[in-house]
Amino acid sequence: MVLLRHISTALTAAVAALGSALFIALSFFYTRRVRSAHADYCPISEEEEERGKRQVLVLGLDGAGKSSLLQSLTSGDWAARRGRCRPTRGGWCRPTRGFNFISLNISAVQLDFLEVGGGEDLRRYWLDYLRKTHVLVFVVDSSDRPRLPLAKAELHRLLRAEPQLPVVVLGNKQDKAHAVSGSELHEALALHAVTADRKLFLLTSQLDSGAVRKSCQDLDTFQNLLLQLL
Ligand SMILES: Nc1nc2c(ncn2[C@@H]2O[C@H](COP(=O)(O)OP(=O)(O)OP(=O)(O)O)[C@@H](O)[C@H]2O)c(=O)[nH]1
Ligand SMILES: [Mg+2]
Repeated sequence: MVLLRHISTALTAAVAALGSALFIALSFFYTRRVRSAHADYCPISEEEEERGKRQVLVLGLDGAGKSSLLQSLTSGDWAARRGRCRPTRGGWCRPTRGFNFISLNISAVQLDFLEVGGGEDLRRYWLDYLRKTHVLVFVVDSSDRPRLPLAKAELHRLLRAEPQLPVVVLGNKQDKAHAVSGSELHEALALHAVTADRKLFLLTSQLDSGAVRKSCQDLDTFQNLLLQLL
């Protein structure tokens, strides 16, 4: 049993490392690194900014609905109305063992959505992705009351790391019994403690794959907000 657990931990770490390595390789391919005398590099190149490329980082605890959000953005009427999209990985409804990436072209802006899995072993890598990001979307399972304190701790860890980064908190699974309301979520996540100079918004949603149509309005609001923040 102990041996099996060790093997499982090693495999999980290997998959996480592989996911990170793949993302770094992908980033290297798509961005031009600008090295300074101190071998530091500019994470978002001016060239990218000018081309209207913006990165939206999607984080949140495992099972919160991050993949469902990406899937909703690339599904059905909403995507058809809003623009061309190209998912690069399958397996939306399984826990994400590395990352998922989609790209939407909307009004001359390329929105690159990157989800990094929310499992405990993957959260330690979250901070590595913040520097390349224009907006952070933090998805919370509003019905997972026992883990709201953990969601709060993880969110505030990210906020401390990037004091200026605009943030959209998405209180998902509003359709579920016992889901907390937007105002309860505001309290539970201590959003009142966030300083006024940060752009921070709280939206609620239900992104269950069976409810894509119902969530169109949520997604419209979400997308319009992102475009304003970028
Ligand atoms: N009832 C309900 N279920 C949802 C909703 N959004 C997502 N789900 C379900 O919640 C489960 C987890 O959703 P995912 O999108 O895979 O969660 P995730 O945040 O990507 O999780 P990780 O990849 O493990 O970090 C799936 O079975 C979804 O169908 C929602 O709004 N309502
Ligand atoms: Mg996922």
